[in-house]
Formats: sequence, C-alpha cells, structure tokens
Amino acid sequence: MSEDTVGLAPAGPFPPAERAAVYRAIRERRDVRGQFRPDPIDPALLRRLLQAAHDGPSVGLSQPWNFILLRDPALRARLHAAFQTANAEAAARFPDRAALYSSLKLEGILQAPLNLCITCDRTRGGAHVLGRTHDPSTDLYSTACAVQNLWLAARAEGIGVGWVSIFRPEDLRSILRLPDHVVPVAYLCLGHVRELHTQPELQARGWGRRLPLDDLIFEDSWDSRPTA
Ligand SMILES: Cc1cc2c(cc1C)N(C[C@H](O)[C@H](O)[C@H](O)COP(=O)(O)O)c1[nH]c(=O)[nH]c(=O)c1N2
Repeated sequence: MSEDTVGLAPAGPFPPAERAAVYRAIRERRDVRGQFRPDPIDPALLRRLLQAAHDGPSVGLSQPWNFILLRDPALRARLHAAFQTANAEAAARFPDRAALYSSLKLEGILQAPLNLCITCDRTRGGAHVLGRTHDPSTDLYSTACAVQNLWLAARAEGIGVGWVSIFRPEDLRSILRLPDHVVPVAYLCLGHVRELHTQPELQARGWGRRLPLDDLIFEDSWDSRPTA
C-alpha cells in the first residue's frame, strides 16, 4: 500500500487548551476507592470509555483484551468476599504497619455501580504475533495500555476508577469462569464521583510518596544513575 493510500492527518501539536486538557486528565487522574456515587453510568458514556480502551496500542495490533462488565450483586458479593480473603493475607505481610494497612480502603467493589474486569487473551493473534516473538509479556503490557486509556478518559468524563489487585488469581479465574489462556489484568471499580483526592491517597495517608522525577532519569546506562 503506498503512502498516499494509507490515510494521513496533520501531526502538529494540539491547540493550547486541548493540550492542557490532556495533561490535566493525566495529572488529576486518581485511584478511587471510597467516593463512588451509586447512580449508574450512562451506556453511551460507558461505550466511550470502552472505545478509549480499545483505541489503545497493542503488540502486532493483536488487541488481546476483553471487557467483562460486572453488575450482578450476587456475583459482586462473591468477588468482595474473595477480596476480603486476599486482603487478610496481604495485611499479614506488613506486620510493622498493620494498623495503618487496616485503616486503608483498598476497593469499592460493592459501592461502585459498575465493576469491570479487563482481561488479556494470551492466544489472541495466533502462535506468532508481530513484535511479541522475543517478549511474550508484550500482550500483558498492551492490555495495561488499554486500562490506562480508559482511566484517563474516565477522568475527563467525571468517572472515578479504582484498580483492585488484591485477589488470589485463582479466585478471579473461577468466579469469572476464565479459561486458562485468559489472564485477568485489571479489576476495576467505576462510578461517578463528587470529589477526588488532589494527591495519591496512599501519599495522603502516609503509606508512600511520589518519587522526585529527577531521581528517576539518567542517561545511557543503568550505571550512570544518580544513586549508583
Ligand atoms: C497495577 C495496579 C494495581 C493496583 C493499583 C494500581 C495499579 C497500577 N492501585 C492504585 C494505586 O494504589 C494508585 O494508583 C497509586 O497509589 C497512585 O495513586 P493515584 O492513582 O495517582 O491516585 C490499587 N489501589 C487500591 O486501593 N487497591 C489495589 O488493589 C490497587 N491495585
């Protein structure tokens, strides 16, 4: 196919206000655990979020994702119970910070009007996928890119998103009836929110802090990092 039949559009920078909006969505995106309103997400809005995810980059254009929409209260109760089991196990890993850990809210499974599991089908695209031949993990990275697209679009739409990874993988697999070749990459809680934290909640609550960007940049080789 020649260059003039593939379809090209101007690639200059966005006008300043649109550029600012993109950076605003990136900077103001937050992980939401407890501030969900119960009102449902409009189907057209949800469709835009899923389209944003589906517009993501993927290795060899393999698009390994699926989107499992979880609304059924009974199913969500089982998922919440699975979270509680895993969270008790996780809490035990932090004996020095047990009180702080147990004070953290780490999911909104029952409060959020919608839960969404974004999966990666490790067979999508067949045995050989362009770009994945030497790094099989690239299908998982692709799926994470889709998640981030959705997360940023959700911020622009006023929808909060919270990622819950405190599950035994086998619990998610059995409750959602996933076949072996499908990996649950992201379990997300979604809903309208009235307010968002201005900084990561884990920072606000003293669990961690955002690292200075300058400490993370170095040139040419790992050996030249400032902390070396
Ligand atoms: C892969 C992955 C997995 C999780 C998370 C994120 C990601 C990327 N985060 C959210 C995480 O704590 C949060 O992103 C950081 O603390 C930074 O905060 P903001 O996202 O900027 O608000 C998260 N949060 C939570 O309350 N329970 C969880 O199980 C998880 N799991």
